[in-house]
Amino acid sequence: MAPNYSKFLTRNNAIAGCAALSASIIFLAYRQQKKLKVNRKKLKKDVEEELKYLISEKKEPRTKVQVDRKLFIQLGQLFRIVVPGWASTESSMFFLIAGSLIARSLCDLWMINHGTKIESAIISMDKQLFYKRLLKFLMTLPVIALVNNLLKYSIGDLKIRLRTNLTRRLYEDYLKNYTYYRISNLDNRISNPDQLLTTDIDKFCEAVTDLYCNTAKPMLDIGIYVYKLSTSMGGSTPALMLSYLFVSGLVLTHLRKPTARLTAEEQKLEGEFRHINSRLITHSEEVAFYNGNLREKATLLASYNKLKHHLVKFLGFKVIMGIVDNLVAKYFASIVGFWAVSLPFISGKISKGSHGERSRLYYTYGRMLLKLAEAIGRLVLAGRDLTRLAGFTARVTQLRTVLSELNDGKYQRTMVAGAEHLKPNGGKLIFKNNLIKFEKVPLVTPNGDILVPELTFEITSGMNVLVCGPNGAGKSSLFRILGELWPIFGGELTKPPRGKLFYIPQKPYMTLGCLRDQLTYPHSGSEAARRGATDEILISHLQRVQLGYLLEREGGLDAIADWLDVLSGGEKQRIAMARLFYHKPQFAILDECTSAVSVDVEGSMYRYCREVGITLLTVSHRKSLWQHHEYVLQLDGRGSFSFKPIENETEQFGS
Ligand SMILES: Nc1ncnc2c1ncn2[C@@H]1O[C@H](COP(=O)(O)OP(=O)(O)OP(=O)(O)O)[C@@H](O)[C@H]1O
Repeated sequence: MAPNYSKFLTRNNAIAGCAALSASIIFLAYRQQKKLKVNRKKLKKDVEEELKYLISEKKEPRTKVQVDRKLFIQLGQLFRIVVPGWASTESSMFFLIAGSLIARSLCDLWMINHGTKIESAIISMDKQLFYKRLLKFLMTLPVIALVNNLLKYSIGDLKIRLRTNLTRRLYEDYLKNYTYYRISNLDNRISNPDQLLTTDIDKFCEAVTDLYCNTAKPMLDIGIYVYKLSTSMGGSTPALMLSYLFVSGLVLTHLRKPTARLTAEEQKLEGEFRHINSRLITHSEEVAFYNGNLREKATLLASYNKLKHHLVKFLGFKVIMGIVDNLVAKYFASIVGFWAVSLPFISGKISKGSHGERSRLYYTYGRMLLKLAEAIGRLVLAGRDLTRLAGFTARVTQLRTVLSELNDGKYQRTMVAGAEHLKPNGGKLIFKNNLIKFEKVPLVTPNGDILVPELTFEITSGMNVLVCGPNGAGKSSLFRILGELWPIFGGELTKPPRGKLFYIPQKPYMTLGCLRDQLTYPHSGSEAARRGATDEILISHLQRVQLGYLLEREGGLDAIADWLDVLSGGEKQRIAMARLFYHKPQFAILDECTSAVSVDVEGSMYRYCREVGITLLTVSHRKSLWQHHEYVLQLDGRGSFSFKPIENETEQFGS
């Protein structure tokens, strides 16, 4: 007999079953969710680990960035750059803005007054008066629009002028004495000078103009109302308001302290993110050949996440500060305003007169006091702009300091252990034509790593020298010292002035411009013409390096192209040789710069250099080049060196 289940199918049991089923579904869903959460957490942790690996997380000492005496000193220094003097156009623009702000206040007042008059004409049903007032309103509107936009124009123009002055001054320092090289190759205080020179300068100038506009008008209002109120009501009521301004200003400035540091940090992270983006653009070909898309995406996102994390933290801080700002600068200021208005009434100072008279007095003084409270609130809020400005001021000042120290030959860098005693620029530099002489000059990297303790040799014009040695022995470092890019840590170096020594790297630089500019770089086409380089001479140099076909292919010396992309590696090297023929220096350093050029072309280039008297210092692993040199400087990579004439048996050294 079949079991009878119907007795279990009661309503209660059905409910209990459904409940149990739902509970198990919820439990399973919860477990799944938890598992997902754990997985997500693990993934996040893995990504964070990866980020640490991709972007070095050096703990930097926290620099103090806040509104204090130091800020005002720094601002004063920057101000002397952006506003050259009282009689300058920049200071006139400051006055023009002040004038426009006053004019705008008057326009606002007129609009309110006239609007009320139009309304009263409507209420009193006076058609004639209504049309008359409306017409007057219409005719005045263009003036108001003009005033509003004059203010906008003067603010915008001032910002551009400030930025121009600051940019010009910083570029003067940045492009003096190879500072642009040293800032990223010797010093390690600033990692993104590009961000500082573009965005930070712009934001600094914007913060200056914002601060000026947001303080000038409230200060003007405060001056007017304090004067009016103290002449009519006595000094105690405005004094109360001013005390509130002072105390609330102090409290808010203290609470806002982190803003300056957070702003500076934000700019730094923006710079880092931008730098990683431009790295990918610069090396896109190499990355594409490696198919490194995923890896580069991880690096980019890592940098972005770091920035995002900071932005979210900063946003939270801004919101909390916004609440405090609203309370202190808006609402509490109005409460203090009401209290100040009430004082002369409640204390009985104004008890004479009818109710109507007291009402009139209240409206006159009360409104003024509330306006004063509003202006005080706005001034207190402008403190926010000041803390933001503190962040940008700190960044721009740091850039100025680093640039000026680098120009003086000082740099800051983590030195290798035991190198702390080494003094950059401890050696002596002497300029003399047709001679390169190292006398006990140590070969030291910028972080104090000693490659050769003492180098001594002498090269005179006409003595071609081959420089050999294993990888990392210091061949390029020797030229960096010779080219004055790296400091001399000791001894005495005699060399021709910088312009008479030419350096050609393995990947020569191509400038923006036409083909002629490539041949005469860093001279411009017109400068080259002034120096007597006719097109015929330049074309003969091109033909000497067997690049005559470029004239046909690209459309002559005036053809403009992105030469870094258009030319092959060997073509770039040959352009660099033609450039050397144009400049005809006393000495030329060729750092593996003919590696992509065929041996026969290379031979004719060397012969031409000898013909025109260019003495060559060559780094090369090619045996074919030995015949063009008389001496060999051999670095062994373990700190020793030898300098001797090339003889047949010298070949056994190889490189
Ligand atoms: N800017 C720098 N800061 C610190 N150390 C550096 C710097 N540039 C190079 N070095 C180090 O100095 C050493 C010598 O480098 P250098 O470029 O002079 O070698 P090289 O002899 O030209 O080698 P290669 O044949 O590989 O080109 C290397 O160990 C290198 O890591």
